[in-house]
Amino acid sequence: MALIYLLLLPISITILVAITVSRFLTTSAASKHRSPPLPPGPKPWPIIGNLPHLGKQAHISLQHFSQLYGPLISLRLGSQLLVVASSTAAAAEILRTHDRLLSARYVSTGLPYDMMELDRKAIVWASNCSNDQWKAFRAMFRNQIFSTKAIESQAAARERKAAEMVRFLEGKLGEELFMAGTDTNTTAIEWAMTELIRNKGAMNKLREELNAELSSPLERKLPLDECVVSRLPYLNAIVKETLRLHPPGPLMLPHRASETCEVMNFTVPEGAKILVNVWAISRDPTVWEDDPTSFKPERFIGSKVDFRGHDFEFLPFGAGRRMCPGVPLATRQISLILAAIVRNFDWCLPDGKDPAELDMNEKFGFTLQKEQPLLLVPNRCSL
Ligand code: HEM
Repeated sequence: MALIYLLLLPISITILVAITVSRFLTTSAASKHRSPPLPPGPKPWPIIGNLPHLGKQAHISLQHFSQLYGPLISLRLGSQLLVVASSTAAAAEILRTHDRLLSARYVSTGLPYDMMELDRKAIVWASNCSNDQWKAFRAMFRNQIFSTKAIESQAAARERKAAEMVRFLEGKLGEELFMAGTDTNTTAIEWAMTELIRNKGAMNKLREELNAELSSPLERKLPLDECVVSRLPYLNAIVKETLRLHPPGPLMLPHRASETCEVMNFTVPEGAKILVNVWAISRDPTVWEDDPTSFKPERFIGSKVDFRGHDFEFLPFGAGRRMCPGVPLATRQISLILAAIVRNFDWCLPDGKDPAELDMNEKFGFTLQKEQPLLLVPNRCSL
């Protein structure tokens, strides 16, 4: 009997050791392959998910949730998973580090278009950005439509249009005019004028700059020179500050994860819809330390921060491969129109209304418009 024990003991010890080692190997392999959790976020309701949490001002609700749960959060919109980045670091992870996997476009199935057609014909909604069609579109924008040469060759046409607008406004002196629009450029101009009316100091400084550079008696008779306008430092700072406080696309356009990937130690699963809360990032007090919610164009004077997609604290046009290709056109148009309307007219609110009482509420939609459209009266310029 004792002999049998002696014989079996080493065998049972070997089996025990083998079981322990194999368990250890299995658990460590499992923990190695266990994916990190989804980003945190508010608890979803059954079926509808977090839809009721978003409210009418989704950019503000999402900012609020990022303050509670962190810079990368996730929510459920019905069955769709939504991941939102709300800090400079989270935006850089999405738009730079994981740009290749997170730059497909999320296209809502509710759009009243044939998806296949949309994919082939509209670059904005091209669901995939690794195919030749999308690359060809981008190359056409870069090398032809928005190349420096093309943009400069169309300058005269834009200058003529700006001069036509000034003549039109001269016929409307003293009348109340709506300064509203729904596209990205007009939205930016409406917010810039709103801020300039409220900030007399900035308006005067801009007028001084325009007078110094462009208002000799001869120049006043000529259309504005777009090239000169696009180099005016204070005007440039005003355009940047407007796009910082009032980015026309507050959540950019929705991206989609074409593959599962790990971002900031969280899993972003394939198919997730991804937003970057540009609005929240450009008001983040840890980045914009000097009174982030106030209109202060001076913060951009002497600063290298730009909207070309390298500074992740300031992303009105996005960054990475899906970044807006229209930047050169948009910035020239906005600067030219602002320069034309400020150089040629004194603007005031109707009925002697106090600019401090201007309604600054936003209306969240495809672009972030003023809830109450801006009403202004053009007067003959006193300078
Ligand atoms: C103030 C004016 C504008 C702003 C703030 C703006 C902003 C943006 C933003 C945030 C995106 C999405 C980027 C992304 O998905 O990562 C975008 C995409 C785009 N923008 Fe703009 N944009 C402006 C003007 C323009 C203009 C004037 C044009 C052309 C005439 C234009 C053409 C496009 C196109 C084609 C895309 C889609 C690019 C793609 O999906 O590959 N944008 N824009």
